Amino acid sequence: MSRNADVAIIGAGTAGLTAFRQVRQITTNVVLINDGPYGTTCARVGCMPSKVLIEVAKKFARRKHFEQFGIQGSDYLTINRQQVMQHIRNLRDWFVARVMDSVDKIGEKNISGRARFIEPQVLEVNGEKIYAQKVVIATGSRPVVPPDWYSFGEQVITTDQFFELADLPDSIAIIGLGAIGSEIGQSLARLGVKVIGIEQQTQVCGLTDPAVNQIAINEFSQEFELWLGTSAQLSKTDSGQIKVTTTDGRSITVDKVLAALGRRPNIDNLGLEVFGLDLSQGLNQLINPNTMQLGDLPLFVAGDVASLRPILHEVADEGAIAGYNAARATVTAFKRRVPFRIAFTDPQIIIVGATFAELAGQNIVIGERSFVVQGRTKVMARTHGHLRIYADRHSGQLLGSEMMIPDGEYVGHFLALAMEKAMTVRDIMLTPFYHPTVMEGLENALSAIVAQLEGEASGLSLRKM
Ligand SMILES: Cc1cc2nc3c(=O)[nH]c(=O)nc-3n(C[C@H](O)[C@H](O)[C@H](O)COP(=O)(O)OP(=O)(O)OC[C@H]3O[C@@H](n4cnc5c(N)ncnc54)[C@H](O)[C@@H]3O)c2cc1C
Ligand SMILES: NC(=O)c1ccc[n+]([C@@H]2O[C@H](COP(=O)([O-])OP(=O)(O)OC[C@H]3O[C@@H](n4cnc5c(N)ncnc54)[C@H](O)[C@@H]3O)[C@@H](O)[C@H]2O)c1
Repeated sequence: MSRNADVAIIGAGTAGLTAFRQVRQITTNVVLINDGPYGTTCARVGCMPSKVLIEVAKKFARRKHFEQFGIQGSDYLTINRQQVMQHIRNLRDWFVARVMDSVDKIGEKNISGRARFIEPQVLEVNGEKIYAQKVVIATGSRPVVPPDWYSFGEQVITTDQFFELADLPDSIAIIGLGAIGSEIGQSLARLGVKVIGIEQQTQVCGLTDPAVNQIAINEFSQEFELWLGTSAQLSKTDSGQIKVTTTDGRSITVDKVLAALGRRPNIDNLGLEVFGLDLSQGLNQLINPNTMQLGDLPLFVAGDVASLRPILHEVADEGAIAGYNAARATVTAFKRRVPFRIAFTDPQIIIVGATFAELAGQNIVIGERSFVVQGRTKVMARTHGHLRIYADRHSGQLLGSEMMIPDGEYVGHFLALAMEKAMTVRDIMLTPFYHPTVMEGLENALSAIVAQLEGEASGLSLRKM
């Protein structure tokens, strides 16, 4: 059995489905091959169920402020953990069903099975050969789990299993405090789980600015125990619990461990060896991030498997670029968006544009603002957080920002657009800043930069007519 295709797409996640939509605009001779459960990582076990957990935990945590608002009786509020997990699954199912609507429309062009190259431009799926002019590899990633941790069975879980839990454990060690560990760790602590967060670095959530990182550590420490700069080993206790021992000599016994150590690309068993590629530096080193082409091969790589920017809007962009190029005779380069990451902790952690670390050695000015004493956060009883913005000292152009602030997602989007438009701090200050808003804190940080660039008597932030 065999068939020919102009384009074969491997993987029906967000990247693969976006690529499919692009290719379909040019040719109907396309196949989409997916192994394993449909519904995308984002909807099934990623962005969406984790955001539901965070939302519930955030709502429950607000009860601690009710008394000061004059809202009484918050001591009587309790959490039904099984119902929380069921609620997450109910919404998860709704998100997955929406994805499945678009998958179902693909019909016979959609093949369920594991794809593998047997020759360049020849894939094998379920014993069938597919001769493809071009191939988009969009096979995603999977959680990193040290091999010896599998022996702990269901006591060591990843986000692939977490949302299936019928109930929450009484105690959990979260190992790795990137976005996954920080978001889930804080949420579980808020739902009454005893959480210990362990991170081998001294930074959390990818923050590189020491001032903002310290704020994040302080915030998390108020809600759960943190062990930073150390990595963990696991062993079983006589009572069947897990003993977590760290390289700096500390130990704790917990019911479960969440491995949140990062994710690795799904490239094994794809048969990439038929191309004779040198993968020793990683597949991502061979991918052009503007065309998503792999070297000069008729192959395009998109999404988490590319390990370039493994977050959803970037994954979708990569799928669109890969699909666009795979369907055409010539390859077009596309400018990527301003880097932008949000961790949905509370307050949210945002990194937008160049990071503090990336700007090391450059001539920058920094504007900053604490949100501990700020009108809007005082009104909201959310007096937490810190914002730092970086601008070029010579041109005044905004270069980047790291922050942990309430409702930071909106500030982050606003700054991303300003950077996309290569705006200076002066340009940005021409926007109205409404009172009283969180955005006024940004205005203060921008003013601090203007004062450094132009002196304290820097005039009005209005254009002369
Ligand atoms: C817990 C968690 C929370 C997250 N939260 C956010 C968030 O809030 N915001 C955000 O922007 N990002 C978030 N992300 C990241 C985001 O979910 C991913 O970047 C995105 O879903 C990756 O999409 P993808 O298409 O690359 O991969 P996937 O959706 O994983 O799709 C890959 C598909 O390829 C299939 N496949 C693999 N190998 C083969 C093969 N050989 N043959 C055929 N098919 C194959 C897989 O089974 C899968 O169906 C989160 C991720 C996780 C895990
Ligand atoms: N809000 C969001 O956008 C969001 C939310 C969740 C996940 N994601 C994406 O999902 C992917 C995976 O997230 P993640 O948080 O697992 O990955 P990550 O790579 O961001 O973080 C993993 C962390 O684990 C630490 N670590 C690794 N090995 C360790 C060890 N042995 N002991 C202690 N610490 C160890 C690393 O230092 C790192 O800080 C990322 O690409 C992330 O962007 C995004």
